[in-house]
Amino acid sequence: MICRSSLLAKSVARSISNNGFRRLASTKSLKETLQEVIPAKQEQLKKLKAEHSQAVVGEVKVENILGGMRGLKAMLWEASVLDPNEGIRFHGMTIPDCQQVLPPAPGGKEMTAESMLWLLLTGKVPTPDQSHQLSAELAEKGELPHFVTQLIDSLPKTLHPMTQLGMGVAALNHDSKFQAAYERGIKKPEYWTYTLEDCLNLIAKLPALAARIYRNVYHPERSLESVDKNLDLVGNYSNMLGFGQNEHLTEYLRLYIALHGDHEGGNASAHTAHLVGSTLSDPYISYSAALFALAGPLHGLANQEVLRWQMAMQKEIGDNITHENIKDYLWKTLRSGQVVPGYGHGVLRNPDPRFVALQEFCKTRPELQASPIIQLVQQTAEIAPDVLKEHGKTKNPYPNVDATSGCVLYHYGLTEFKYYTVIFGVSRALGALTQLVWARALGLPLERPKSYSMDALQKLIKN
Ligand SMILES: CC(=O)SCCNC(=O)CCNC(=O)[C@H](O)C(C)(C)COP(=O)(O)OP(=O)(O)OC[C@H]1O[C@@H](n2cnc3c(N)ncnc32)[C@H](O)[C@@H]1OP(=O)(O)O
Ligand SMILES: O=C([O-])CC(=O)C(=O)O
Repeated sequence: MICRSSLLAKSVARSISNNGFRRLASTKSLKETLQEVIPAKQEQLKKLKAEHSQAVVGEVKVENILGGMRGLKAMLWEASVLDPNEGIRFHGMTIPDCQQVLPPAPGGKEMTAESMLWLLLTGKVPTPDQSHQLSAELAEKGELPHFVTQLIDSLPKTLHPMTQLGMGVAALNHDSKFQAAYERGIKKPEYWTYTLEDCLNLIAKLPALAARIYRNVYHPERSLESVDKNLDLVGNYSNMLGFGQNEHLTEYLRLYIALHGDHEGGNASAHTAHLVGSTLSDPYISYSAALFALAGPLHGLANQEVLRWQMAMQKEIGDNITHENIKDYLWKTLRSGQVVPGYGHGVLRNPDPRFVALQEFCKTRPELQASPIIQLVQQTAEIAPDVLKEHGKTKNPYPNVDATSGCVLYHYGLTEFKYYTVIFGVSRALGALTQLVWARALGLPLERPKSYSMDALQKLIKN
C-alpha cells in the first residue's frame, strides 16, 4: 500500500521538477544553493528569447487597458503563479504541500518564514538544518541601526503604522550594499549578490522595525526585547511584539507570514517592488514603495478594514447574531456604496486557499472555535457569497485571505487592527524581495509599458 506522505512527496518532487528544479538533500547555504540554480534559469531565459521572442501568448483588448490591466499576461515572476480557481502555488506547490514539507521551527508545527523564503528564492525545499542556519543568519543581522530607531521613535503615535514601516524601510537604504557597489562601478553579473545581501538584511531587520512601531504606538510603557539569536524570524517578531509566551499566536504568525509571502507578480505591492527595482533602485527603497501600495484598502489594508467592519457589525447586531441579521448588515454595506472588505479578488474566482488554510488553523484549536469574533467571521463567510452573487457586481463573491487573517490576532490579544497590515508587510517582503534577486540575476530590463490617451486609443481603434 502506498502511504499518503509518499504520494505527497512524489507529487511535490514532480511539481518541483516540472519547474526545472530538483530536490536534493543538501548542506549548502542559501547563497550556494542560489549560485547552483541561477545558471539553469539564465540559460532558460536565453533560450526563451532566442527561440520564442515572437510567440503570441495573448492579446491586448481595450478592456485590459481600461480595466487596470486585469488579465494581461505581461510580467515575468519566478516564485509563484496564481491560478484563478486553485489559488496560489509556490514553485508548483500548493499551500497544503508546503505545510507538509517545509520545515517548522524547533518545537513548532507550522512552516517558518525562513523555509518559505528558501523555497521562493531557490525553488528547493530546505532541510531543517538549512532552514535553522538561515534563521541564525537572519537573527545575527536583526538589530536596527541607531539612526533608524531614533527616526521611528521621533514619529507621532498618530502616524499610521504602515507609513512608519515604509519610512523605516526606506531609511535602511543608508546601508545598502547594492547602492554602494553600484557607485563603485560593479559589473551586471555581480548585481544579484549585493541585492541578495540587501534583501536578507532587510528581511532580518523587519521584525525589530515592525515591533518597535507596535510598541511605540500602542504600548509605550513596555520595554522592547532585543533579537534572540536562538529564535527564528517569527519567533523573534512575536517575542518583540510582547507575545512570545503565547505559542499559539506565534505559530499562527508563522503560518500567516509564510502564506502571505508571495502572490505572483501582478498584485499591487509585488508589482510596485518590481517596477521600482527595475530602475536599479536598491531593495530597501523598492520595498518601501511596495509597502505604500500594500497600505491601500483595496489591497493589504483590507485586513484592517475587515476587523473594523466586523466589529461594527457586531456592535449593531449585539448578541442576537442570526443569519438574517448578518445578511441585512451585508446589504446595508452594499447599499451605502461601500465594498464588503475581505471579499472579491482581481484574479481569484474561488475561495482563497489562504483563507481556507487560516480557517483550518482555527478548526484545530477549541479556544478559537469558541471565540465570538472568529465565529462571526465564519458565519459571515457562509452568508456573504450569496449576497454578493445577488448584488451581481463582483466577479468573485468569495472570501479572500483578508476576510479571516485578523480575527485570530484579535482573539489572542493583538487587538490593534490598524497595525495588521504591518504584519502583512513583514510577510510580503519574502516574495517581493525574492523577485528582486531574480530580476538582477536574470538581468531583467527597466519596466516601461506603453500608455495611451483616450484620443490616441480611439485613433488606434479606427486604424
Ligand atoms: C491581499 C489582497 O489584496 S486581497 C483583496 C483585498 N481587498 C478587499 O478585500 C477589498 C474588497 N474587494 C474589492 O474591492 C475588489 O474585489 C478587489 C479590489 C479586490 C478586486 O477588484 P476588481 O478586480 O476590480 O473586482 P471585480 O472585477 O469583481 O469588480 C467589479 C465590480 O464589483 C465590485 N466589487 C468587487 N468586490 C466587491 C466587494 N467585496 N464588495 C462590493 N463590491 C465589490 C467592484 O467594486 C466593481 O464595481 P464597479 O463596477 O462599480 O467599479
Ligand atoms: O493577488 C492580488 O492581487 C492580491 C492578493 O491577494 C495579494 O497580493 O496577496
